[in-house]
Amino acid sequence: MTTSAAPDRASLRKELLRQRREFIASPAFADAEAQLGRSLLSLLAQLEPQCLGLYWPLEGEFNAAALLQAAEGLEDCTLALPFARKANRHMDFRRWDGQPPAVKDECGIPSSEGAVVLPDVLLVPCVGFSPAGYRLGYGGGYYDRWLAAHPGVTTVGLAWQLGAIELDVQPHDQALTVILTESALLAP
Ligand SMILES: Nc1nc2c(c(=O)[nH]1)N(C=O)[C@@H](CNc1ccc(C(=O)N[C@@H](CCC(=O)O)C(=O)O)cc1)CN2
Ligand SMILES: Nc1ncnc2c1ncn2[C@@H]1O[C@H](COP(=O)(O)OP(=O)(O)OP(=O)(O)O)[C@@H](O)[C@H]1O
Repeated sequence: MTTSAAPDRASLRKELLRQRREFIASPAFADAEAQLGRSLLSLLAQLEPQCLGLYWPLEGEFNAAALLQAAEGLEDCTLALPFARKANRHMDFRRWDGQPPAVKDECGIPSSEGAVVLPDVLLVPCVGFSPAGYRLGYGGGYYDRWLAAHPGVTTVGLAWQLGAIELDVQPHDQALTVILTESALLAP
């Protein structure tokens, strides 16, 4: 038998999504959610974003939208949601007024009808992450493309600790500035 190579990204993603579904149904989840929420608010108080890009959560992702709709101290901060287009896997960010989204993007994810804006801080949902600050997402490459086109934006990966993995870095992968989980702050 040959020594096993690192599992490919599709298998890793599938396994981590399975573990995430289990985790969100477990008794430990409510505490993890509250803990990650506190850490995120405290980090944002330091970063003082002018325009914060977030995301409408898919199953098992941290619900930053609910947290930030209700947060104090962000009155002067513009919020923005991604709008993804399948052609060229293009994504931009649209100003969001915090109201329930009335539109969906081409991936079927709730978004906003607001004007396109450029976030200075971006919350990035992670299926997995590596200690070096690299991310495994849903596999569309949307965030990698956006980050390659917008260097200099501060990126905060949001993940559950179960997503900690080793990742073989690929040329298109963009390292995140910080990764937050329910029990760790990673700033590689
Ligand atoms: N909440 C949230 N919004 C986000 C992302 C995310 O990870 N989380 N994205 C992060 O990139 C972008 C959307 N990325 C996506 C990437 C792949 C699929 C996907 O594979 N969907 C179907 C297959 C569809 C197809 O192949 O045409 C699937 O899940 O089976 C969906 C969204 C932008 N918005
Ligand atoms: N800057 C880029 N330009 C062109 N193609 C890219 C770029 N970044 C990523 N890709 C391509 O997108 C595909 C998906 O990449 P990857 O598996 O890293 O996605 P992901 O980060 O998990 O996805 P997502 O950001 O949508 O959650 C790969 O085939 C990759 O080659």
